[in-house]
Amino acid sequence: MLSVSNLAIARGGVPVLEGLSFALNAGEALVLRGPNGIGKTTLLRTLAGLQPPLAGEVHVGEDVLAYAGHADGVKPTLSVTENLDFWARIFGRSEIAPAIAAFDLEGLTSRAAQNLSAGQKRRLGLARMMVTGRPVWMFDEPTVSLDAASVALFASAVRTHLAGGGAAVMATHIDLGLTEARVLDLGPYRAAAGVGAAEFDSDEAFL
Ligand SMILES: Nc1ncnc2c1ncn2[C@@H]1O[C@H](COP(=O)(O)OP(=O)(O)OP(=O)(O)O)[C@@H](O)[C@H]1O
Repeated sequence: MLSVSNLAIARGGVPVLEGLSFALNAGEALVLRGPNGIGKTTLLRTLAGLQPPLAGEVHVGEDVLAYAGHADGVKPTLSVTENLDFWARIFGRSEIAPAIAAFDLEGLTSRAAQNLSAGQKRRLGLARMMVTGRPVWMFDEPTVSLDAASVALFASAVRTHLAGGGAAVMATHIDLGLTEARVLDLGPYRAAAGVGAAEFDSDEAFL
């Protein structure tokens, strides 16, 4: 579903990771690990096509990925239902009920996103992935603001997605309880300092 070969990536013109190769098949989850600043977000942005690699290749089909970055990507004045409707329609779909149920949003459907708590808003942001219909979900620190019960909801949604033939890539510092996930420690791929490429700083707030 997704593979990278001998990938090198830079942020702000500075190489951060190099020599990365991995493949992700249907039903698999990959957890990206590494200390702050090592390049997890940069790797996800590169996989999502928001910035080009310095070297190497990303192989992924069209309309395969859905990316949830640091921002929740919700429209503050729209309700929970309206936000999910909006995202479903962006991806040419209409079904939102399973996402509402999976992220325990039933009691909040008519509330404006701006009036949700931080954790509720994060649950809505994560629920967006379910309405995309895309097979590969990518998350950057998905559990920020989530309590233990909500982390479990998230892990369960990912597990169901994997069981249905989907795949997931996640940058996270916490243990999600997804024992089936492979862990990719980015430490050994830290780039030697060098002359980098130009900066491509796309706006990731949208996703
Ligand atoms: N816009 C930018 N311009 C220059 N350098 C940047 C920019 N954004 C990030 N960096 C640097 O690129 C490196 C990789 O950052 P990145 O956000 O990918 O790391 P990360 O592993 O996701 O970190 P964290 O765990 O803190 O989220 C860091 O050293 C960071 O300071």
